[in-house]
Amino acid sequence: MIPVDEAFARIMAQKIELPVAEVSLEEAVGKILREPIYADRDFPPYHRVTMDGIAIRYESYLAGEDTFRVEGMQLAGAPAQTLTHKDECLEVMTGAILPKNTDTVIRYEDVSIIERRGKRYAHILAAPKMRLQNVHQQGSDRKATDLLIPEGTLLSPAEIAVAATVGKASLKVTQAPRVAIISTGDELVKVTQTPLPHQIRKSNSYMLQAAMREQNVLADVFHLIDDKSLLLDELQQKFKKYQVLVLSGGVSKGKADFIPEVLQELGVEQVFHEVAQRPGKPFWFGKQAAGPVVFALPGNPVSTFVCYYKYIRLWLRAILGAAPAWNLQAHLTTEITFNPKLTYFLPVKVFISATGWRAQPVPIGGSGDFAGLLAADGFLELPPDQIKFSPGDTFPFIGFRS
Ligand SMILES: Nc1nc2c(c(=O)[nH]1)N[C@H]1C(S)=C(S)[C@@H](COP(=O)(O)OP(=O)(O)OC[C@H]3O[C@@H](n4cnc5c(N)ncnc54)[C@H](O)[C@@H]3O)O[C@H]1N2
Ligand code: MOO
Ligand SMILES: [Mg+2]
Repeated sequence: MIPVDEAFARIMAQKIELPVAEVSLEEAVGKILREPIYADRDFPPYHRVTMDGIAIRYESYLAGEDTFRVEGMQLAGAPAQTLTHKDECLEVMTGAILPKNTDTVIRYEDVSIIERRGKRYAHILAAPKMRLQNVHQQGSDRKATDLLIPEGTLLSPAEIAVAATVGKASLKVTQAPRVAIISTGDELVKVTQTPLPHQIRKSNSYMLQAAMREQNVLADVFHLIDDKSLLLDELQQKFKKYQVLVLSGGVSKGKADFIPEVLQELGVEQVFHEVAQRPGKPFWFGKQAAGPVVFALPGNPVSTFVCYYKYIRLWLRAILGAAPAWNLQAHLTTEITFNPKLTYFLPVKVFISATGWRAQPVPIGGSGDFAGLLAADGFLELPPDQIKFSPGDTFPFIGFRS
């Protein structure tokens, strides 16, 4: 049995190379960028009018002019017009390029438009405060050729918008690994079946698939019964096609718990078996020399859950090339006593308060009570070298709600 930190380090040390794929901008959110994105033009690319109103020369106003004849109108999307007389103005709309020979925009609310003998005049009601008022100046946000998004960024809608504006219709991203989720167990039936009294419906594979989908990893799902020779055959087949196997069940001490021996017989080298944690102690992890990385998770649903969020999620993030996830900490709200010398993943609900995140323990009936997780947001990781955990103490929080 090894400590949690050691298990984590051994998992993170397993590297697999993932190729780069080109995907359309529409498909890129949630993926990891594998090319730097530069500004193709200044941001904004022209002096952009930010208020609907009139554009004047500030100097004319300073020279005492307060009523400007309207020469014409500059709409957004039209090439820049030129103000021909310095004491006149052009009407301008938000998003338009600032007309030539003008440098200041006054909002419609701050002028009164007067019609006189077929001509329009703008009389200033509120003095412009400065030159370039209501103008988003060319290059004030970013300059052409500036690095906008570094390689390795996890693409959020903010990055998608910036990629669109620089004309990237497709992006280079990390190609997700080929992952198989394999549940095992004779007691498990399909979600569409009515279980007999001694059976239950499969849920771990759905949970794992859903969790991976949130990371943009689309896994294939299989189920195998507890038959050793069948497990040997079927798993060997999977080794050819998949880079990562995530198994659930069959890793403890039961007479039908064949997974560790089957994997070893198939040449998967055991990196560890059993981690000093609850839940999830029987966790088995290994790697086949030229084959897949294998996570064999304990079958109890809450154990499967904890092992995914504590280890697999972060490992997938790392191999995909993303920056490490934020390390969230939360204050325990009530006293907890836990005697075994194991890291305890305590289900909690979290709240934000003036002093930071607070974690309220959620009562749960052991590692089989996955309905108990419906009231939780994640787990507080309580270290193994302590028995009493006091209110206000801070511990790492591992969340499963995005
Ligand atoms: N003598 C001992 N027995 C057990 C120990 C131990 O140390 N000594 N450890 C216990 C712990 S802790 C856990 S966790 C479980 C792990 O069991 P396995 O990985 O062998 O898993 P199974 O026996 O196949 O199943 C356990 C439990 O989980 C349910 N299960 C399994 N797969 C699914 C699924 N896909 N969807 C929903 N539920 C699933 C299964 O029906 C069992 O109830 O071992 C303890 N025993
Ligand atoms: O460690 Mo087991 O994961 O309690 O159910
Ligand atoms: Mg078992």
